[in-house]
Amino acid sequence: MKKGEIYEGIVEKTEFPNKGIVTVEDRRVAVKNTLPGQKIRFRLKKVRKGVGEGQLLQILEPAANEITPVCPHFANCGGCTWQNLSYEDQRLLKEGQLKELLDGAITAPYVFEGVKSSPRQLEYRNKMEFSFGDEEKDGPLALGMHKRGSFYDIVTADKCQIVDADFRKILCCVLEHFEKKKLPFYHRLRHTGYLRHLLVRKAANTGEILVDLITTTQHLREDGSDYSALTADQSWAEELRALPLEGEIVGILHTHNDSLADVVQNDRTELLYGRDYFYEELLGLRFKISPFSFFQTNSLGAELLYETARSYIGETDDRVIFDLYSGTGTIAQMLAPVAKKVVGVEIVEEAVEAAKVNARLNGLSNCSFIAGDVLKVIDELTDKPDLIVLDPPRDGIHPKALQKIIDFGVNRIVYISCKPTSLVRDLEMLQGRGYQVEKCVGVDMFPFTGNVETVVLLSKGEVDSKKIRVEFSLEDMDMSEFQDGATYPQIKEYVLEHTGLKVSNLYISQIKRKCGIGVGKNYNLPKSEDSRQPQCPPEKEKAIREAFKYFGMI
Ligand SMILES: C[S@@+](CC[C@H](N)C(=O)[O-])C[C@H]1O[C@@H](n2cnc3c(N)ncnc32)[C@H](O)[C@@H]1O
Repeated sequence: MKKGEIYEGIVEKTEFPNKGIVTVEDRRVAVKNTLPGQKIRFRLKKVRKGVGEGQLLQILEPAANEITPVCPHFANCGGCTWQNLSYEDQRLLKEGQLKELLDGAITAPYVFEGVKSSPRQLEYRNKMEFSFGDEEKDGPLALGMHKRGSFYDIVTADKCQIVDADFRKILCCVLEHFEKKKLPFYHRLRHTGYLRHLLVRKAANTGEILVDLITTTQHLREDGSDYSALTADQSWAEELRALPLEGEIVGILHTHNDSLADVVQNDRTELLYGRDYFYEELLGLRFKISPFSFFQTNSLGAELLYETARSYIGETDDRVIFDLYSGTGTIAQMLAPVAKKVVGVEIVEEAVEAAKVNARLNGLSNCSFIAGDVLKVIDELTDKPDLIVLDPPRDGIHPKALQKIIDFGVNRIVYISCKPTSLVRDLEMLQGRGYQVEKCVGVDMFPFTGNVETVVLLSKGEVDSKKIRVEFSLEDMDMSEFQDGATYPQIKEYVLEHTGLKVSNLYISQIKRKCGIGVGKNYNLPKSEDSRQPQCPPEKEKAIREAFKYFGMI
């Protein structure tokens, strides 16, 4: 096989995340956005020893079980991956992928309980971050999701099926308003323009809605004309309030964000109407949620997830439980009524404050929340846990933090994960240190996408963990995902995704040195004093620094 050449083949199976596997000339190639059974044409992008990488050019023949997509945007929109499969077929596909991955990582017999269906399969999302842009170069203003495979083009998601009618009405109202005003959208490469995102959050159980418009603070067009008079007019908020909705708008916000990264983040937020938080109710508890706090995006799915985790934890009476990576304290509060004490640890201070308020609201006096990085806070905890619940972010748990968690020596750990590949990496370490996987189950929180939540029950096996600790040392482990906060590929991916710029290892190492972040002594330094190396241009330096910030490296 040759890089750049075009090949044809039939997709045999899919693997996380969203990779179809094709065998051509005895070589396995992963091609994104394909389904088992499809005959495809692809270009070979990367030749690798194990699995190469191909870029889909055309679907020549559909899979036998393909259906007409439920959503009219599917052909163009990058939001969903599997609109062309029935829900049951999506669930089965996830189940197969998850089982294969777990079977490959779990070393002793365990029970795999399949993947539970999302209680709601359409209109399930309680949060959307719509982006402003245009559908094609110099086209009319668009508001919605990134076009499939495109960093710049946006598809107006006015008929999106994974959110409910209120989201669609809000989107159309805001788009219409700004189309009339002719305000420029923020251009991700040039870093000019005004309109960036529209964040909509709606609680499934209370119907409360929070809307946040995210813009830059720029007021000049590229031709030099001033549009500050237009941005001063906030009548879009009035128009939103007049909309006939099923739910109720309880807060309208305007966030100013001049950062290079293409993410919804908070530099300064103005409250234009109501309050800057909303309430959701899950399993009979009430939660106050602020615009930037983590909250599961599928409320009814979250109830199923937490009930599942609760059943995995088993007996909790008189036990002290640690809820690590606790967000707004949902799991801690679910467990508090049936435990002696629950301690939550969460890095986002705003979420910890909300968790404390939530615990008071729910009349719970036996849970406490601590703000900080689990890796550090864990050393300061005075309680000794009997049980631990782990619900880390997508990249999983820092090995050094996991080591400290294991050192507590509790009999049962429940690990909730939203990324199976980082889960299996952490399971390897847990098993190596004497834990045994008892059972696992998937919970589908994200219909129409390839993602799935997994709940795992681990118990302390017979192995003497002290002995094993001598044989495994952190130095022997693959720490690359965590060294200096992020790997080079992660930084590159982040920069590309958020700015459209491609950066080299050389540039990253140059900026690392500038920021005083450890780089191998001679890594990427010129071979001799007079050899000339290209220097990272300012625009790329800015983008790399944004990535360092995002990964907590500076
Ligand atoms: C998947 S969420 C789980 C939140 C919560 N359990 C829930 O279900 O709503 C992961 C949480 O971990 C937090 N987090 C990320 N890195 C962390 C760290 N190093 N230490 C503590 N919390 C962290 C995130 O802010 C986020 O709230």
